[in-house]
Parts: sequence; C-alpha cells; structure tokens
Amino acid sequence: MKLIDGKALAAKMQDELKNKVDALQAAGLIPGLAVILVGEDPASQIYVRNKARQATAIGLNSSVVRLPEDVSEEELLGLIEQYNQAEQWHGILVQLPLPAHISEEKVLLAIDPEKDVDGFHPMNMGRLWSGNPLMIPSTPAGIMEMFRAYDVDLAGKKAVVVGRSNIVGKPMAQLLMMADATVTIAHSRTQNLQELTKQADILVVAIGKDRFIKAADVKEGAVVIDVGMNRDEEGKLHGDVDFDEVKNVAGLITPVPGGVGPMTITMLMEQTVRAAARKLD
Ligand SMILES: Nc1nc2c(c(=O)[nH]1)N[C@@H](CN(C=O)c1ccc(C(=O)N[C@@H](CCC(=O)O)C(=O)O)cc1)CN2
Ligand SMILES: [Mg+2]
Repeated sequence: MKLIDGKALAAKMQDELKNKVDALQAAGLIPGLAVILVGEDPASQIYVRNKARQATAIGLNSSVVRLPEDVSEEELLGLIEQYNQAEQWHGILVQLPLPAHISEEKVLLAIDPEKDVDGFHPMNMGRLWSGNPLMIPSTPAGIMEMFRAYDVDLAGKKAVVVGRSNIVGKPMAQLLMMADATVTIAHSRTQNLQELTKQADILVVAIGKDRFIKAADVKEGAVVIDVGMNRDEEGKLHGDVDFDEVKNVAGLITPVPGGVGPMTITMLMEQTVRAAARKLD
C-alpha cells in the first residue's frame, strides 16, 4: 500500500500558485476571492477561515463576509449581486450548507458563472457535463490532481463513485469519464453495492457514512479515494473508508484527514487564479 499525501501535494501546488500570482501581480492584476458565510456552523467557520488564510498566503486579495443565521434570502442575493458587479473580485463563493430558510438553488443561480469558483452554478455544471468546463468543483478537481501526481492511469479502467451529490459524486463521475475511465455511480439505494465496489480499479467514496467501506469491499491493488469526513463521539475524524482495514488491500489510498480535504481548498485557489488570469486574455 502507498499513501496519497494530499497535504504535501496541496503545499506543493500552493508554491506553484504563488509564482503564478506573482506573475499576474507584475502584470497589474491581483486575483480576488470573496467568501460569504451565513450562520455559525463551527465546521463552516473553520473552512472559511482556512480559505481566507490560504488566499492571503498565496498573495490573493480576500474578503470574508459573515452574515447572521437569520439573514434574509433577499439580503444575501443583494450582496452576491454587489460582488458580481465589482471588478476586483474574480471569485465568489457562498459556503455550504445554508440555513433552511434560504434556497441554495436560488443562491447558486445568483452567482455570476464567470466568478463561480466552486463550479456549482447550473451553467458550470452543464458545461462540465457537456465536456467544455469553465469552473470545476474543487473536491473532484483535487482528486484528479492526485491521480496525475501519482501517475494513476485512468483510461479504460473501471471506476466506481459511491455518492451522487452535486458537489462531489456527479462532477467526479464526469471528470473520470472525460479521462476515459468506465464509470459507475452508486449511492445509498444501490443494491449489491459490494459486487460493484469489488470490481473497481478506482474507488471514490463520498457518502458520509463512517468507515463504511471495508477490506472485503475492495479489489486487491485498487486506488481508493476517501472523501468522507465523519466525527466520532470523541471528536476524532474518520473517512467513509475503514482505513486500517482497507490499507492492506488497496494499492494507493488517501488518509482522512490529510487526503482529499487539503486539496479542496488549494484547488479553489487555483480556480480563482485562473478566473483572474482570464481577464488578461
Ligand atoms: N461552498 C462550498 N461549500 C462546501 C464545500 C465547497 O467546496 N464549497 N466543501 C465542503 C467543505 N469544505 C470546503 O468548503 C472543506 C472541507 C474539509 C476540508 C479539509 O481540509 N479537511 C481536513 C480535515 C479538517 C478537520 O479536521 O475538520 C482533511 O480532510 O484533512 C477542506 C474544505 C462543504 N461545503
Ligand atoms: Mg468542495
């Protein structure tokens, strides 16, 4: 078994990004990332803080707006419109999840697709599925970078994606398909899941079930990517994959923490730098 070190890969990419940002700065352009957080969700607060911190560290301008839990949908939409209009912000994102009284669909639709660095706007989802992506959701984009960095050959391989969310499962499946893998999307209602996962050369798991995938579910030598983040009673973080078991079967495997998570934020930075750089084209 070999470990895929997301933390180290993310750090390396941040260094490369810093150089790109320096070059843009020399051309008179400072990429800007605007992050909007609604409410007090503790995990979201940490992710947003880390996004702002990483943005600053690689030389971006960053803005964080924290809105109260009971902010109206109208007020949030108004703020997004202000950022859409402001030239110095090349990337805009609204941290998810949102409080129940706000429509996620309306909010994602309100973000200018050219600034939608999360890639969640239906226009960007549609562009990805039509094979002509503009913005790619950062978690699956980070996983594709891991495949590249670790020389994982995807063409013709059997890939199984467990999970069908808009932010991970669906875009992941499409990116794998674009890389010529043969892709199956499984989910919580899939029957005989083990039959499918056991055949996978590439197994990506994003279902939010603590240590759900066991050694018996995995093919010998498979590449196993764990997107899960589940906290136990003691506050310890576990993936959707039972790492201690599966590491003995997998050829390559991501840990949790330190695998997919760190790549997610760095890929967001990359999308922001790219969105800014397009202004020079
Ligand atoms: N607007 C968005 N909302 C959400 C996204 C997103 O991409 N855009 N993804 C997740 C949360 N997320 C980023 O926003 C995110 C989650 C986890 C990590 C990460 O680095 N995890 C660490 C462990 C951290 C811990 O100890 O809690 C790891 O896996 O090593 C980064 C980003 C949902 N919302
Ligand atoms: Mg993400």
